Amino acid sequence: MSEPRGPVDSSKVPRFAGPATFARLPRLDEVERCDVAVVGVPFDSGVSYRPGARFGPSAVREASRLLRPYHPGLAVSPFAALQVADAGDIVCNPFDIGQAVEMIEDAATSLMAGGTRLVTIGGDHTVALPLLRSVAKRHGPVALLHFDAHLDTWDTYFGAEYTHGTPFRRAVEEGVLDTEALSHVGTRGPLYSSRDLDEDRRLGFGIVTSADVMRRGLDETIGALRQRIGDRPLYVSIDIDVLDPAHAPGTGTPEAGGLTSRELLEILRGLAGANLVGADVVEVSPPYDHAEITSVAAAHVAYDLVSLFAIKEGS
Ligand SMILES: N=C(N)NCCCC(=O)O
Ligand SMILES: [Zn+2]
Ligand SMILES: [Zn+2]
Repeated sequence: MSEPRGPVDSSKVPRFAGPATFARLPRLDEVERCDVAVVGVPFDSGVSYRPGARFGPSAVREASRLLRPYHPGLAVSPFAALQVADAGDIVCNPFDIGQAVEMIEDAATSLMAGGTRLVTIGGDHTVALPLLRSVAKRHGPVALLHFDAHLDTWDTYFGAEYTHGTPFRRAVEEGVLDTEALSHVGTRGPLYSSRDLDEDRRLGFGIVTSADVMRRGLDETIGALRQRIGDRPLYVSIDIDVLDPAHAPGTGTPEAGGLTSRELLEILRGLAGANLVGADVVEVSPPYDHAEITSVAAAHVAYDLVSLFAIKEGS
């Protein structure tokens, strides 16, 4: 098999030159095979508060220009271990949420047809539902690690079923999740009522709050999460608002008291060797960002997700 085609060499071509692909990787149409595709979903018609996540994919690509090819924390060169490419953006209808959800599912399913894994950059959290559907078509119901300030298991908003606050309720109803292995991490902030928690528990979720992470520490947190996941096929969905607004101001529904980017990255590194089958990073809203704080964090999170695939499949 041919050697993977890696990113543009930033010691030869300045990293600020040329159009942005994720981590300066080749585009999908420039490679013969693709193990992991980074794909954008510029969709934010499902938000309940601040918009702008439709600009997330391009901002994360811009913020990813400084990523380098070796990951010392995981001791892996992800772009040498696997062929990673930028698959561009999935085209989806900004005026019809139901149709957008179908378009995302179809596009993700065809990208994954040859065994390519996806790391998706959103877009608001609505996009997780069609992505989970396409992953479940291939792997059956998957374990879920959901990093978020919010539960996102609400039933409807204004009667709408597909919104950024409801994807995981729909996913459980549709049977695309393995209800023995569902965890929210980083949960915090006011709820509508205590019933939100009762209903979430009834759906099968366990909750590790933001305060739990701080009180228990990272090793205990990682150990408990890994025990729940076991060797099941795992999908990781990361709403960037899991980070404290100090670490991710550029998002639609910020909540005080969140994780630091260091904590999030360390928890992700603790997943090395898990049976990862798909992942997303969502809710980056560049119009509310400052100095690329949020998109830099999201770029590093996406890089860690690609690196987890490299550890699992690249050796
Ligand atoms: N950011 C996401 N995904 N969901 C937040 C929904 C919270 C709300 O509007 O009540
Ligand atoms: Zn959220
Ligand atoms: Zn969310």
